[in-house]
Amino acid sequence: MSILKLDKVTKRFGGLVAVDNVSMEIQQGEILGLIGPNGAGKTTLTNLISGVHMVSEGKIIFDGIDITFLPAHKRCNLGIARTFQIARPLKNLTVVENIMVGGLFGNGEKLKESKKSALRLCETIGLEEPDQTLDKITVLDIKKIEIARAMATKPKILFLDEVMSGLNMDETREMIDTVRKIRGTGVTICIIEHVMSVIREITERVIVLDRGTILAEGPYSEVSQQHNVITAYLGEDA
Ligand SMILES: Nc1ncnc2c1ncn2[C@@H]1O[C@H](COP(=O)(O)OP(=O)(O)OP(=O)(O)O)[C@@H](O)[C@H]1O
Repeated sequence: MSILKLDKVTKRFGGLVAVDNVSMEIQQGEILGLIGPNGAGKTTLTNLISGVHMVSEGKIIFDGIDITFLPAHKRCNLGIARTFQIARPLKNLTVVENIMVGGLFGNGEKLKESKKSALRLCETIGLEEPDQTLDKITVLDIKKIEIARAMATKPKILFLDEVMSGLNMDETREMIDTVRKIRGTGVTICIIEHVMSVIREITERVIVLDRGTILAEGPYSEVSQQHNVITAYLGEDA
């Protein structure tokens, strides 16, 4: 069953077509990889789905509801959450307070309730010092906070935009486990990632974007062998 459906979605920025007539579906409960070379339109697509940008053309259906013209906060209320490529944690707040922001503003929770669920998320996501301030925090923990804040809005679908970048091998392993744990709670996941070993390991299916259009779709093991995909990544001489 599909939880999200894009029907002929196009986004233009002036003369530039960042997303060009894209139709795709995300299935309930899957981990989908959204991959493609720099500038392919992956983040723009996420922005269109989460309501950061409005489509120029086309339709977006989430959980049976037409969300094409809904503002971002309403999409969040319906169960769409995302992380941002550049995490911007609130430096003056503690770990748990940063996460509470998601519950308070994204899910309409009261203070006590939001603290309780934020602490629970710290446990699930592996943030061991919830009362820590952010001055000595690691890159991994900043990324985990970003994910936990998105999770605090109680999403049905979570978009992860390059959460593995800047992590070493051990941290990447830990992050893969975290993503699996989140999926284990019933959340559908769409992961944008340049680290192909992660995509190979974690996804059931990938969609390859190139210059705003879908180039290929299927299991990573198959798609990564396709000539047009290799060419898109490596150029005509590949
Ligand atoms: N707000 C904007 N205004 C104008 N052009 C934009 C805007 N956002 C994205 N673009 C352009 O749209 C195209 C797609 O960009 P996008 O960031 O979606 O690609 P991407 O696949 O996420 O790339 P990367 O992997 O480098 O993050 C690029 O040419 C980019 O310059």
